[in-house]
Amino acid sequence: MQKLELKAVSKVFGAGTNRVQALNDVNFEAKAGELTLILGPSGSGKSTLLTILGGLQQPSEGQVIINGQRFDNQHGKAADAFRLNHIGFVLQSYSLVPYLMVEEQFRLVDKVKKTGNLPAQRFQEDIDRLGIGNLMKKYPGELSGGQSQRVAIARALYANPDFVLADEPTAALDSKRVQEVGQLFKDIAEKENKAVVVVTHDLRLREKADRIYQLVDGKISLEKGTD
Ligand SMILES: Nc1ncnc2c1ncn2[C@@H]1O[C@H](COP(=O)(O)OP(=O)(O)OP(=O)(O)O)[C@@H](O)[C@H]1O
Repeated sequence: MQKLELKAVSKVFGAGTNRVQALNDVNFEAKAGELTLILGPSGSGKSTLLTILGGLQQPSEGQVIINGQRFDNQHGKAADAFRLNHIGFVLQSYSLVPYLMVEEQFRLVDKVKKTGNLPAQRFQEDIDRLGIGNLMKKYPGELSGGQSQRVAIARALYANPDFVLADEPTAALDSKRVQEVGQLFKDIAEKENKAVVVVTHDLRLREKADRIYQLVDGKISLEKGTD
């Protein structure tokens, strides 16, 4: 079973009077087949948790375990290849390439990750559900925040990752789109047996979640789901 775990993870930035403890002894798990939400106010440590989970930064203490194996102490090509092939990020910055049209953003994925991406017909379903079919010839600078967000989601899903890690993926969306994107994440988790982790302060996603954590001042508690 595909599983992401944090065991006793702490993260400290800075030292002395600049010291910030972003995460404090966090235990967490996200399993295939489930949509997991991490809710919490601004500054509570949500982005820090998500980036540590995906290996984009290291914990100060504790372990990141993916499918039963330590991941936080892996570096270099093996860790990069694992991320590329198994983890899909939707980051707050959207990270779309400014000089590529939307359709070229997906072709770029083909260049970087040559195999295992979604077949065209299956990807078209995501494009339709995200309502971005009419944006293919546009550049990121011509997109609204919500459109950019939906393209970034599509790009992450196109690579067909086992783990989808999304940071505030609905922040720029209206209520109808929030429901649609929430349902898409839920379907991807449940029907395609992926572990989908969404960090958010958008309470509108709650009803879709199988598992909910609350993060407050770097401390986590499980609100819905079982240990
Ligand atoms: N690279 C960094 N250097 C120093 N402090 C940092 C760094 N990254 C995060 N922090 C601090 O850690 C704490 C948690 O930040 P984080 O971005 O994880 O919170 P968040 O819950 O995602 O917030 P938001 O919802 O506003 O994005 C904050 O006090 C933040 O200022």
